[in-house]
Amino acid sequence: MFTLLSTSLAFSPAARSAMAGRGHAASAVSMASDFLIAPSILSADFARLGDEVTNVLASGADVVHFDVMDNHYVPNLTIGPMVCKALRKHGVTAPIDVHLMVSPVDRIIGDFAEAGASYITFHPEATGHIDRSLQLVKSLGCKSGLVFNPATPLDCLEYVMDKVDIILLMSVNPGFGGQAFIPATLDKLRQARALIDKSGRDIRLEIDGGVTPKNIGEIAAAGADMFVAGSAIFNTPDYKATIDVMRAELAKAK
Ligand SMILES: O=C(CO)[C@H](O)[C@H](O)COP(=O)(O)O
Repeated sequence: MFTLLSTSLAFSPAARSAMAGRGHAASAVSMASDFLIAPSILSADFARLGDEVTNVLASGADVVHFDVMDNHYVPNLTIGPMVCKALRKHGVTAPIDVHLMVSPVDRIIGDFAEAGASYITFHPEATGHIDRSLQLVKSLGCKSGLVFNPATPLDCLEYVMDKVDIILLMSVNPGFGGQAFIPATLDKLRQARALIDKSGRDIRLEIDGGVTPKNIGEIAAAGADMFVAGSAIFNTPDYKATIDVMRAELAKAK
């Protein structure tokens, strides 16, 4: 039988040691049904990243959204496992939600698990073997998920619903912060919410791209329960004030 362990031999030492039981991140993730606000550090000041993350968490954020871009799957280049590890070393204990915009995905998953990722999500078209990659994430003790671009159908979910802990819908084309929310995503959220309800599983429905205090209520009403916001938070002078407004809008949408 072609086991996950045998495939692991192709991975880095960090991946293999994580596979041997050192993955630690999932314990930090609560799958409660409350709304989660996940600032995307793509829009943070990278020169002061540790302080930016500490500040936004102290301002009421729940999760750190960590955008990984490879200048191959998307036309931009950002940060990798070393930065994730540095945030943990800086004292960040909140869940870190690693969104892989890289291809291929398997060889970097172990390094992120080792670095302290809590969630690891990837795009189905970025891996040759969706089911295997999901299993790999889970075997390392992290919550696993799939990310769907605005024009990517949700079809493959049918076959892996039992292996996803989170579904992330992109409401912009991935690669850059500060883009406008694509309205067709609202219908897609409703579609994803119906699939989750049908599955009976505790699966997060995350939205990413163009989320603002103005549209967050409508997005929640369409079914999202985890909200990535980069520019809407980091481009404001008072993170707490912005997050408070978002929470107030979410409370109205309940
Ligand atoms: O994944 C992303 C881009 O690929 C970002 O997380 C997303 O765009 C968030 O930024 P903003 O809230 O400014 O739209």
